[in-house]
Amino acid sequence: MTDISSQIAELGASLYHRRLTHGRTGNLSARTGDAFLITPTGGSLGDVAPDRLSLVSLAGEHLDGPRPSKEAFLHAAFYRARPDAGAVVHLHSTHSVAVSCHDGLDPDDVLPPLTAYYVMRVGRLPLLPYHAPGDPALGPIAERAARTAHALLLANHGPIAAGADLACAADVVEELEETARLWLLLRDRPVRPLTPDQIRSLS
Ligand SMILES: O=C(CO)COP(=O)(O)O
Ligand SMILES: [Zn+2]
Repeated sequence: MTDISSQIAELGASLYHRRLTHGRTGNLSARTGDAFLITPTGGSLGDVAPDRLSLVSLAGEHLDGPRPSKEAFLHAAFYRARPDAGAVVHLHSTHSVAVSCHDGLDPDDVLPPLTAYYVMRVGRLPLLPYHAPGDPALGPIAERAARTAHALLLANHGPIAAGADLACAADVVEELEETARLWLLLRDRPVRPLTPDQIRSLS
């Protein structure tokens, strides 16, 4: 069993090497007591040093370590909105970002319930309006949305999701990425999503 800092570094490398985010995009955090450890700003998730993480309070205040991710305020919003959240993952996964750039999406729930695993892992997916990366104006909007959804899609940007721990939060974003890919593959064909009865039988 590795400590939480090593888990952040290992997950970052795994996501990066599987091309679920690229360059110096994305950020990961895990709750520790009444604060959270988060990847520093401007680094690659492929190269996170476990002893160089930033500590941030649930109010979004930088407590220790290097300058935190510019999205630390969004992670803080998730932890405040969801007491059950132990970790938050934000990525620039290609197919999810592609969907986030589409016009005419339903902002209450972006994707149809195509598969059982999408329903079980992601569920409802609200779309948040575009803000520049790091714009704190998105904080209150994300906090409100995160009270009723553990995954959000940031318009023209990418997904962010919470889970009980790092593996669960990553699972949500990975399932979302694969479903976004399916949805783009199916775009020109008639689609038969799961029925309300089929969805009810999963819960
Ligand atoms: O994905 C990112 C911004 O949205 C990456 O920013 P940071 O390097 O500050 O974490
Ligand atoms: Zn981002």
